[in-house]
Amino acid sequence: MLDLSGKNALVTGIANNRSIAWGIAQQLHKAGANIGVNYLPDEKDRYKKKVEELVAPLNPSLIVPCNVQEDDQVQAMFAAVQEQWGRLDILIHCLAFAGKDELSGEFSQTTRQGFMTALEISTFSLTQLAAAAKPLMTEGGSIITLTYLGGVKVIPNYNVMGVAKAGLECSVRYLASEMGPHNIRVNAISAGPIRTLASSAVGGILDMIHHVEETAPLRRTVTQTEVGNTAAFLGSDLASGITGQTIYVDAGYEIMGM
Ligand SMILES: NC(=O)c1ccc[n+]([C@@H]2O[C@H](COP(=O)([O-])OP(=O)(O)OC[C@H]3O[C@@H](n4cnc5c(N)ncnc54)[C@H](O)[C@@H]3O)[C@@H](O)[C@H]2O)c1
Repeated sequence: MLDLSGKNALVTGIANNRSIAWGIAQQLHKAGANIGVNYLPDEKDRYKKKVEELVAPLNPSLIVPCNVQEDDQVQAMFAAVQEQWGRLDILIHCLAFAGKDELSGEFSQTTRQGFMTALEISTFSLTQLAAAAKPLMTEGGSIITLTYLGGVKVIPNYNVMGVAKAGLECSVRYLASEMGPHNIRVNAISAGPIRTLASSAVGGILDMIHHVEETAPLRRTVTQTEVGNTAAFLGSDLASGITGQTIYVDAGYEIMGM
């Protein structure tokens, strides 16, 4: 049986009730995990209140601000984990960013700054968070990130985010190799397209979703809950033999040639 009771899970990347991270947090909670979350701080703290209200039913024992572009905030988040929990079992990396200008038009027009920002937030942050999590995963652990098919195949307008996801999937393999001897597993879930704040920035996202609904073997796209169920499985001992993998949760779309 899938049982996460007694496990401490830090879920990053909840912005609102459409966030994939929200679907994941709910399923981890349902399986019995103790939940902590972050929110992205800004001057007006727009996300703080929204995230606090949203996650309240999960009784989170940790709600911390963390912008991954700020090293001190990352350190403070994991210091809070150490202080309050002593040990971390599951880390969910569910965040990404690229400027809207970079997510439509010609890939060759990607700017240096746009490229660096996308790769810093969407790719490097996994390594950054994994490094901070490693010493806290004293009884082994599971690190899970979110990727998309655009990192493997060309998807219109996904552009620099495709490069970021390719780097992310490769990072999963290197991190899995390094951390395996500590019984820390690192995997990616490649989710089908879902309407969220981040995906709405990708030009033509609705066409992409309709195409998947017409083409995927299951003739639909997936829900945040389905992604959350896979994350709960990967976070559990049922997945104890799986590491370094990219698991597709996409209604089967990835297998189709036409
Ligand atoms: N929605 C999809 O179709 C889809 C498909 C496959 C993979 N994904 C991936 O799922 C993950 C979650 O995205 P989502 O679609 O749920 O959208 P979302 O907008 O709900 O989540 C993105 C999160 O990234 C956070 N974030 C952005 N910049 C940050 C920073 N500097 N520091 C800390 N957090 C930051 C935002 O606050 C937000 O919570 C992303 O990695 C995305 O690429 C999404």
